[in-house]
Amino acid sequence: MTSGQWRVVRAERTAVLVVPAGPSGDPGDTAEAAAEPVQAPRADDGLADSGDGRPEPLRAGLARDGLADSDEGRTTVAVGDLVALDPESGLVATVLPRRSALVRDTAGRTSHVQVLAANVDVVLVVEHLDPDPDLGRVERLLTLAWRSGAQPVVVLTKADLVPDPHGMAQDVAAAALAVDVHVVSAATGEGLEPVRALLGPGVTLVVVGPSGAGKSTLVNALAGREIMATGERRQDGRGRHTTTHRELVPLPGGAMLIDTPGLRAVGLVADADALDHTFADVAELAARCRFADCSHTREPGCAVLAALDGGELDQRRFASWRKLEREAAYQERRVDARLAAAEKARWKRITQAYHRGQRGAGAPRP
Ligand SMILES: Nc1nc2c(ncn2[C@@H]2O[C@H](COP(=O)(O)OP(=O)(O)OP(=O)(O)O)[C@@H](O)[C@H]2O)c(=O)[nH]1
Ligand SMILES: [Zn+2]
Repeated sequence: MTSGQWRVVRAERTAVLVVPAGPSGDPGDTAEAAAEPVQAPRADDGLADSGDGRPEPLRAGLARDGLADSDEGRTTVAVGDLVALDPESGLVATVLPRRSALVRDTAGRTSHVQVLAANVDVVLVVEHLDPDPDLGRVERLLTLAWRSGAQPVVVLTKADLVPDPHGMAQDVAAAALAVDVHVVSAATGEGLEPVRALLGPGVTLVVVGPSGAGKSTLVNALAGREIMATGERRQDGRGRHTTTHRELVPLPGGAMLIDTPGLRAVGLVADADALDHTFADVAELAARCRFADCSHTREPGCAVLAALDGGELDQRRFASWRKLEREAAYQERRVDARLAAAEKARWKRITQAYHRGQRGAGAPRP
């Protein structure tokens, strides 16, 4: 460690502690704590070399509370973060502002978001063509991606297993507005080039999608080597549940992949702004309803109902939007409740401090 000089490096890996699944049984509920050490690449530009000429990672400790300073107060270091190391202690001192962040709303009464991956450019939403793609799931994952601030791209896998992959892709594209949809087969190599073209130098991507969609197979095909264990190899059947860390993996060409077990089983809670992105068509219709607070159930002058009647908006898409919208509203109320509780606690502390001061001084303060 060169002393006396601040260095900015990228958090390449944060050790996480995995505990047994929560009451819901969802492995995404596992409590994960960023524990020492955080590893970061040694390069001063904060970027890891691609390929095998990788520099030895630099290990940097965290402060006792496991957090670092940021614009938004003390925060957990996430994979992909740019962090400044304190020249004196060598500890991670500051997390630089994130240009994007993939977040998950953690379960439980304390409704906090957890950053799964920071400074991501591209979110590859991977869905299989066989069995049939689940459009609702694609919409959900696109919402997660839009919320992060990164660009989503849909990749439909297993094209070799269906007779008309491109016809199916059209249906998916109708549910993925303003998003490129690629059709690939890892088995034949079909369609991989346009996906590979996304992986420019310095581009950070994450891959999301259901188990068995072919995420690992796709990434390995892109990388030209095995960097993610695929379903076939994971004989113990425990796979992602036993992954104990998140990693930034260099790909050929200088792109980086963030692989996190949390992303594979992500419990996304929708977010209102991101929903307007995913469902721009529905949002546009809703803006034309006669009443600003239209519930699109029976109001006169409802543009959404009219579009459903006229067949311009399909029932499936409307139902999918409705479901995610309810989730977003519920989540918003939880966040509000948490903020209200925090505010109440703050005032309680202030009042208590005031009373203590009064007892001490014997007279009220101004
Ligand atoms: N025929 C065919 N099979 C594929 C293709 N892509 C993946 N598979 C197979 O699908 C299975 C699941 O692939 P994985 O890459 O492990 O899926 P995954 O999305 O990483 O799954 P998790 O790690 O559980 O999240 C494996 O048996 C792959 O060989 C493809 O393009 N064509
Ligand atoms: Zn309406």
